[in-house]
Amino acid sequence: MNKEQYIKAVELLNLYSYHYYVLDDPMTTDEVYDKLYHEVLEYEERHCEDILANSPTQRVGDIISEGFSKAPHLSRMWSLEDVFDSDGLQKWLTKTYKLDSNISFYCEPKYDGASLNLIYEDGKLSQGITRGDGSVGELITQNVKTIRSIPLTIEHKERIEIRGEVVLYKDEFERINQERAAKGEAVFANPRNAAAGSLRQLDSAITASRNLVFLPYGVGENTLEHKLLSEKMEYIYSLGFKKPPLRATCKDFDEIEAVYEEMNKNRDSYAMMLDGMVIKVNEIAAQIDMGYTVKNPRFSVAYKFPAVEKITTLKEIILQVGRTGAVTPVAIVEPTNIDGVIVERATLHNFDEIDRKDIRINDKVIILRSGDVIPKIIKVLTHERDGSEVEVQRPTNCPVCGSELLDEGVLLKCQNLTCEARVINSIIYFASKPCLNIDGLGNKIVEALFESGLVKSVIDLFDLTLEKLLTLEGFKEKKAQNLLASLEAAKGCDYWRFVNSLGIEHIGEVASKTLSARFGSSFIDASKDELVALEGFGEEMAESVLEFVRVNRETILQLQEILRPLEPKQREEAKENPFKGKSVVLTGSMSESRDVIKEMLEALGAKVVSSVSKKTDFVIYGEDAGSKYDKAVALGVAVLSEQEMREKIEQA
Ligand SMILES: NC(=O)c1ccc[n+]([C@@H]2O[C@H](COP(=O)([O-])OP(=O)(O)OC[C@H]3O[C@@H](n4cnc5c(N)ncnc54)[C@H](O)[C@@H]3O)[C@@H](O)[C@H]2O)c1
Ligand SMILES: [Zn+2]
Repeated sequence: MNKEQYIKAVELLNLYSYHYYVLDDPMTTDEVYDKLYHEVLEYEERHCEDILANSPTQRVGDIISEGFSKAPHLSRMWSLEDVFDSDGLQKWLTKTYKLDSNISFYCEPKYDGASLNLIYEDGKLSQGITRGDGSVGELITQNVKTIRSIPLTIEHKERIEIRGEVVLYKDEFERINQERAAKGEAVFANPRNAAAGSLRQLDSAITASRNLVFLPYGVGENTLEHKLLSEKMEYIYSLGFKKPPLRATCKDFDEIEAVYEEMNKNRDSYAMMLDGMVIKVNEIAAQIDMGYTVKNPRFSVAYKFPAVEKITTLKEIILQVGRTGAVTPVAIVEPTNIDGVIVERATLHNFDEIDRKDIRINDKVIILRSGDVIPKIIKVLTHERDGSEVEVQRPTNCPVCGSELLDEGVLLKCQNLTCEARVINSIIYFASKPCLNIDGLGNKIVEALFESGLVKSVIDLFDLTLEKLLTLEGFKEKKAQNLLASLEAAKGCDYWRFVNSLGIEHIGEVASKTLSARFGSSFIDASKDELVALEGFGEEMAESVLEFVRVNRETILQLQEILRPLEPKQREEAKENPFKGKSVVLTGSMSESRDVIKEMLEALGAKVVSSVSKKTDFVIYGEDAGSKYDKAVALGVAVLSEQEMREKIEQA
């Protein structure tokens, strides 16, 4: 890098920062930003005399936006130096040991969100301030008060600044984006931008609706006398703040590496996004001696995880037709390695989203893949266009059967009930786990059965014979016999499975259970009033059942004749126990699969539902419980750990 390139790079970094911090709409990935930042840093180390005052290395990165009044922090807020591999960590340790060799380390997650400073005076939350430029930030106390994991009062009476990160849990991020996509609104790029944007709303009601979570990571001004940071943090957690999903004190490189490995390995299972691990010198006296550079504390470092966002090229958009006929666009991208997984396709939500973002074939895009979340295109780099990009045409006809699509804006739908894609996908659904759970009917086999003409509807499945199956390529006697046995085993299933397998729109597993428990096979004669009266049912669901029965009555009866699902005996009165007749929500990971625990509770007469409301009796939580737990606490719903649940059952 020469001087001219250096000046350009500083300018570009500042432009990136403006989009990142002020607009909450990044122009590039952190990886690209960090790489350029480190090139700038290197240049500056060789040419101290050229360092520009506005270089991002000379100041804490946030830029304060207009709109909020400003407020000073009592003591400065800092940024963090970062390292990307064990080499970098080793170098940082060597440098730090030179300042003081008699130290240990406190390790905790680096949360990917927005930093926040809370000032408590006389035990009351008096101000919430964003980091801003480190000295002065935006005063957002009203918004901060809507965050339920921030106590409004604490036991500690002396003035204290508590610092932490405001994040959006991943499930909440998905929920908000799905809601926004369904309403035809722009979706957020990633949980970090969503959290930062939600925090800085001029209307607190919007902030309140986003279920933000605050995770403390340190203190500013304080009168605490703990000798170790780890003790200080335990004290902070004890005031009513959330603990990190993993924290550890380490004495050396090897121990730090081990915690890093563990945190990185488990990162997908945590409710919040992490972008690394922060390592801090644990001895407060040593921290004070080491002090700060212009930008960072010398006693801590961020050890980054591999990036989950990458830049790639959009090659093609293909259309998928689901069993309900909904047509969804899927992006095919230049294969890209993201944290060890090659990503080739990504969701695009819907065509409105494509129109809104003006996504074109050949565009450079940012793609996000994090754990079990489906890879998604979160951003089009329109500033990188070179003219070779091609606009995407909104389809008017079904890509599979050719019939005209119903275009409802957000929803594009093939209405042809005999459309091959719809039929194949409904057979796959029929056989899936929460339906009839028929082994050996995966996508490939269903497609082959359909194409051969042997199976054109779910009813045909039960006319299959050994001879017929053996005519199919790839079917040997054993495989054919297994499939026939699985089909046979589906007979006599629980009634709710039968209802669920019909694939009635808006009627999922819980509703199927409610419906069968109340009506059994006479659900096809239920009136609208009776349906609406069911717990958890609304107009739309009732209409959907009625309409489905109207169109498919014959098929339902025919299938019922074949499958002979068990009429739900009025569940034998479960003996008295604390869960009988109660509405229960499960969250977090438990010692057994949640399905097993759900069945156990159902056998006790509990009703296991998926979302928490005031009507919920218990929320039972496992490890890394997410927003459902918070919601329960906020609504005053009783929460039980898995262990406590088991104890209650045993005592009953
Ligand atoms: N994509 C872009 O265009 C773009 C632009 C600007 C900045 N960035 C990203 O932002 C980063 C720099 O920004 P930064 O100054 O906010 O620094 P940073 O995010 O690298 O680290 C400092 C911040 O980390 C947060 N943090 C989370 N957990 C923490 C913990 N346990 N202890 C202490 N702090 C914790 C705090 O909010 C703190 O202010 C860059 O690394 C870059 O990746 C990206
Ligand atoms: Zn079609």
